Amino acid sequence: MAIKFELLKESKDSMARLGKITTPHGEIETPIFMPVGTRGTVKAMTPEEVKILGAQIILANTYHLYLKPGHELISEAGGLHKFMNWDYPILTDSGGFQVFSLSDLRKISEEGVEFRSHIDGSKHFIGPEKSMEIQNALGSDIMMCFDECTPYPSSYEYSKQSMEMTTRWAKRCKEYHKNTDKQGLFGIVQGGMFKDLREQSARDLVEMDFPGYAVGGLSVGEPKDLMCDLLEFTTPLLPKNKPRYLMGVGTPDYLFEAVIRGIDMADCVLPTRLARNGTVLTSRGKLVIRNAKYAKDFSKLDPECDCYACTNYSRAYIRHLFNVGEILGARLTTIHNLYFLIKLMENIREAIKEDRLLEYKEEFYKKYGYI
Ligand SMILES: CNc1nc2c(CC[C@H]3O[C@@H](OC)[C@H](O)[C@@H]3OC)c3nc(N)[nH]c(=O)c3cc2[nH]1
Ligand SMILES: [Zn+2]
Repeated sequence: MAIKFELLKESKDSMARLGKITTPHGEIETPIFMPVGTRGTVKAMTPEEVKILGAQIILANTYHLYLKPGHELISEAGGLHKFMNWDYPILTDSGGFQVFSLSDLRKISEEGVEFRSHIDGSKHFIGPEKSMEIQNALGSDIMMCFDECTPYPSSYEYSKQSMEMTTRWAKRCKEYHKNTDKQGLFGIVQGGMFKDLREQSARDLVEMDFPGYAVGGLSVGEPKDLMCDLLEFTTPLLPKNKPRYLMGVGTPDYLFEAVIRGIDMADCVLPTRLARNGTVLTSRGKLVIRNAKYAKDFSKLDPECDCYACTNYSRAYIRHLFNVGEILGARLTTIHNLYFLIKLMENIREAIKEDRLLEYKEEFYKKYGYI
């Protein structure tokens, strides 16, 4: 069964839209924030907790799962859904980004990338076909084409040849996928920070007719206004009736800016990574729970939140847990941070429905301290 996208509403005062994605493991309302479960787990959470928090789809990572425990083992276990006991949609990245950001001694060629594992230094190769083989073995509902996330900054020449190789790799991924019953392969637009290259990449990928498209090569350290400008230029080049996924974006302000520019899906390790370090996202900005000022603060993490952590525990208690290194501390801040972003996207969907997204953004920014 293929990936289907229904465009339910388009905003009048921005490119924001409401949609619904149908996958073999269920439906996803967009715009959506997708929690990251890189190694087959959303860190510190059980799948039941992730579901109760309102997550509709989670991400996993081809590079990590290929290295450990190996995609063949997961395939023998019945696929990733079964292995990790998550019976809802899963999206897997293609491994390209992690090869470049995690491993060293990489050699890139037309065939693919040779690299050494960041775990034990063993030599490996992943190319378009290998990435498809791994993702098929994992059985994810949405798979990403094998691409090169062009580093930032890169010259025009490097960005051009990198984008053109990503396009050739996309063709090979599409080719490989043809012989499988899976239909959830998304193309990834590259082109660095250059509009003409972004346009070329988008046109070539749309020509290949994917069920969805990601905007890659962003959230790689470029200035926010540059990302917004490139996004504003790129999303209109993508088909209206297909989902658009901005990779690696997840702080509240970026989520608003992405949705307003026509993005339907976003992912980020930030909320869970920040949570484990004791940084809490609240309606009034970030809060570092270890701070001494919370020692006797018996109020909840976020006055406006009704999550399990905010309902049952105080800042003082959670600070105590972090101070003595108790695991429950990271679990409670993770529950809260995930709920905060999932709830934010729910509120954004409501605001689009009621044609008041820009007002909601202003209101949120003022309280959060962005303005
Ligand atoms: C953080 N900024 C950022 N992340 C990015 C990722 C990883 C997301 C993936 O990596 C993990 O999070 C780091 C998540 O697991 C996610 O999985 C889909 C990208 N992946 C690919 N294939 N191509 C890109 O151009 C790309 C750009 C990114 N920019
Ligand atoms: Zn909360």
